[in-house]
Amino acid sequence: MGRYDLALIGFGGVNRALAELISQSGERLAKELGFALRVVAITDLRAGSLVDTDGIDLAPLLAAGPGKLSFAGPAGGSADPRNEWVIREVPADIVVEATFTNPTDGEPALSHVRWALESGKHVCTTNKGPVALAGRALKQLAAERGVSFEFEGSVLSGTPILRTAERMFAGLEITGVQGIMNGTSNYILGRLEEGVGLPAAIAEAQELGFAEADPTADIEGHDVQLKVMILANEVLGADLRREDVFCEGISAITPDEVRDAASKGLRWKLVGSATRHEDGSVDARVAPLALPAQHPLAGISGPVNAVAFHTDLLGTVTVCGPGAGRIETAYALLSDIIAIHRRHAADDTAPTRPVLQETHRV
Ligand SMILES: NC(=O)C1=CN([C@@H]2O[C@H](COP(=O)(O)OP(=O)(O)OC[C@H]3O[C@@H](n4cnc5c(N)ncnc54)[C@H](O)[C@@H]3O)[C@@H](O)[C@H]2O)C=CC1
Ligand SMILES: N[C@@H](CC=O)C(=O)O
Repeated sequence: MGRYDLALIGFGGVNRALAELISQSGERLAKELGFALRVVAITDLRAGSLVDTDGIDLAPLLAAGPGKLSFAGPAGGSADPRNEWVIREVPADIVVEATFTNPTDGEPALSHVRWALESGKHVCTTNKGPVALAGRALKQLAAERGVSFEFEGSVLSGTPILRTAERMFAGLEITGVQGIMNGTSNYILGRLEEGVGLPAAIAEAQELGFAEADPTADIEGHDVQLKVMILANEVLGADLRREDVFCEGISAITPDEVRDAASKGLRWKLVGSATRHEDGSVDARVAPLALPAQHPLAGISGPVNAVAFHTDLLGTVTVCGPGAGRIETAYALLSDIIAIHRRHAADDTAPTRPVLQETHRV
């Protein structure tokens, strides 16, 4: 049985949930998937870095509360997040990037991904910044280095929307996408309908692990803007920049408007869409819409998201599922690792190593 050694960059909700999955279900997964997973490095802005090429014992780290973790003490640990050194030098097979999404320039996650690919390591990420703002260049770099760059969790969390479109829609012409792509704003709109105030609804979404570190990106639509760019670029063959995508969030909608609309059978939703025209150009936008109850997106509630694909042969096909959540998004990373395994397992140059191979502390 082979094994993949992982370097986790960022140790917040999502990467901790992945570590929990490996720690609690690693043996079952290994039996089912045919490969083992081991974490050999973790870096985090607040906790510092920790490296053990024999495999980090995850249980004690997970027992410490998220805000209480420090890697300054243990052997192989340091108070600084030595991201570049860890990514380039620690002998990991896969770098798992789950730091904050930066909608402006994608940094520092963009550099994290680049360093990993340049070092010949596979990357999987839930971070929307690098994918939306530099996805094409990063895929090119990955191809040049013979490694994979996977990012299923960047749109609709663990719901496999990108792979569904790539693998199941072959032969269809997709002319547009429209959807609810932000769990936090959808959750908040539902709570406003129920009479909860905006600050309290935001705090709930943060507590539940749906919101961005800075929830402005959720409320003002920037998160959906990045997701629309990713979908348009991946599915419609576009090459959109952020300024190409009109963006308005939900901050101007008052609780009274939400409740008033509900009393008339309308539901406010933050909708992202992209349409391809006959000349090949793609228009994309993000804006709140008051949808009538019979609209397919009107019934999508809470952190659930949905994307409708408009196709030539099937008409509209809608994919619906969790759009946010720590565990759900960790599953997206697992699905990326499985995709890496399936793509490279038959390849002799693939870095998956026999479980018993000796490794050395760096
Ligand atoms: N939580 C969710 O439901 C989903 C999250 N995502 C994306 O996944 C990523 C991670 O999300 P969460 O874990 O929920 O966020 P989080 O805010 O809980 O965790 C991010 C972690 O990254 C660390 N970090 C930030 N900058 C860093 C740096 N320069 N070097 C090292 N560590 C750094 C922070 O200290 C924090 O522990 C984000 O980009 C988010 O947009 C994507 C889909 C769903
Ligand atoms: N904050 C985002 C997380 C997933 O991308 C959301 O709420 O959808």
